Amino acid sequence: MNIIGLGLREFWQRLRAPPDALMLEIGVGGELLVAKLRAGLSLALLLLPLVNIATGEYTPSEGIAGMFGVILAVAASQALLVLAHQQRRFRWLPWLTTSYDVSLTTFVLALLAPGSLAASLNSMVVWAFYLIAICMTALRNDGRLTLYTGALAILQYAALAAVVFALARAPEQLASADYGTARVSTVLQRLLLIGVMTAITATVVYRMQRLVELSGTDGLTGLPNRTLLVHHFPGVLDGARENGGSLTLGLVNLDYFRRINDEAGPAIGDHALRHAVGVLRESLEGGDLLVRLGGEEFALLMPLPAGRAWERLETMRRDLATRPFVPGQDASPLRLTFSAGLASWPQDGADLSQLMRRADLRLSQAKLEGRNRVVAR
Ligand SMILES: Nc1nc2c(ncn2[C@@H]2O[C@H](COP(=O)(O)OP(=O)(O)OP(=O)(O)O)[C@@H](O)[C@H]2O)c(=O)[nH]1
Repeated sequence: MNIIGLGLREFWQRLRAPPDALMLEIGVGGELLVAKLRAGLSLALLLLPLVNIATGEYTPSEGIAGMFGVILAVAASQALLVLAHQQRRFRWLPWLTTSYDVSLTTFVLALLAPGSLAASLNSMVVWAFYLIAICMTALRNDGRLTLYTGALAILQYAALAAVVFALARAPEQLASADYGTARVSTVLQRLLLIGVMTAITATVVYRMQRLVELSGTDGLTGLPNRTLLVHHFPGVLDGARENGGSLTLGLVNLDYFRRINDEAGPAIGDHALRHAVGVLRESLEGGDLLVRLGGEEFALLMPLPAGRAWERLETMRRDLATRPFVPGQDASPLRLTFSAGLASWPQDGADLSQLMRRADLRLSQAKLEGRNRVVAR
C-alpha cells in the first residue's frame, strides 16, 4: 500500500521521526492556537454548572462542586496559554498539554462514576474530548505527539473500563436510563474509534509534513528554498539572542554561469549547478543552512561570527575552484567559481532583509573586484 507514492514503512518512520526546524516553527503557532481554543472552551464550561443549577438538574452543593472543578480547569488552561506564548523556550510543552487534555477527559469520566458507572464509560460528550485531543495534535505537526496522544487515550480509557467493570458488583449497576448499559463490546468499539482517529490524524500530519517539505525544497538541487529560509530565520535569530550566539549570512553567486549555459546547453548547466551544490554541501557543518534562492544564487546561514564564516566560505570557494565539473567522458572539464558577500548579526543588520541587503552589496563588490572571492567587510 502506498501513501502519496511512498511505502507504509517510510510513512511509519517519518511519523516517528522528530520534526525538522520548519515543522517545529509551524508547530509553535499550532500550540498557541490549541492553547487559545482550550482557554476559550474552559471559559465556556463555566456556564455549565450555572445552567444546571438554574434548570434544577444540580443541587446547589453539586453546582458549587462543579463550579470549583471548572474554575480549576480555567486556571490550568490560562497557565498553559501563558506557557504557549513562550513555547520556543519550552519545547516539551505540547507533550505536557496533550497529556493534560487526555488525562482531564479520563478524570471527568471517573468523576461521573460515583453517580453512574454507565455514565463514566458511555458519556458521549465527555468521551469525545479524547477525539478532540487527538485531532488537535494535527496542529502541532509532530507525528510522535499524535501517536503518543492516541496511545495514552487508549490506555487511560481501557484502564478506566477495567476499574468500572471491577467495581460493578451486579449487572444492574452498569445500566442507566440516561446513558444505556456499559458493555465490553461498546468499550472495544470506542477503543477502536480512538485508534481510527489516531490513524487519520497521523495521516494528516504526514501529508502536511510532505507538503511543507515539497513547498520548502528546490526541485533541481534538493536544497531548501527561500520560503524555508524566511520561516526558519526568526527561530535561529531567537536562539542566537537567547544563547548569546553568532549568526552570519553569506550570499553565494556562481560566476559567469551564463557562459556554461550558452556553450554547453541548459541541461549541462543543470548538472553543473548540482555539482557546485554537492561541493558546497561537503563543507557544511551542524547548524549551517544552505538555501537556493533562485538561479545560480544561494544563501548560507551559519551560526558563526564573520571571521570564521569567511574561513568556511573560503574553503568552499577553493574546493569548487579546484574541482571542475566534468560533463561527460570525452568532454573537457568546466571550471566553476563563485563570488560571495557576508553580513553578520547584529553589526550588519537586525533582521533577515537587512542582512540580505548588506550581503548583497558585498557580493556586488566581490563581482566588481574580479569574482572568485569572498567579501566580508
Ligand atoms: N541550467 C540552468 N541555468 C540557470 C538556472 N537558473 C539560472 N540559470 C542561468 O544562470 C545564468 C545567470 O546569468 P547572469 O545572471 O548573467 O550571471 P552570470 O553569467 O553568472 O554572471 P555573473 O553573475 O555576473 O558572474 C543565466 O544564463 C540563467 O539562465 C537553472 O536552474 N539551470
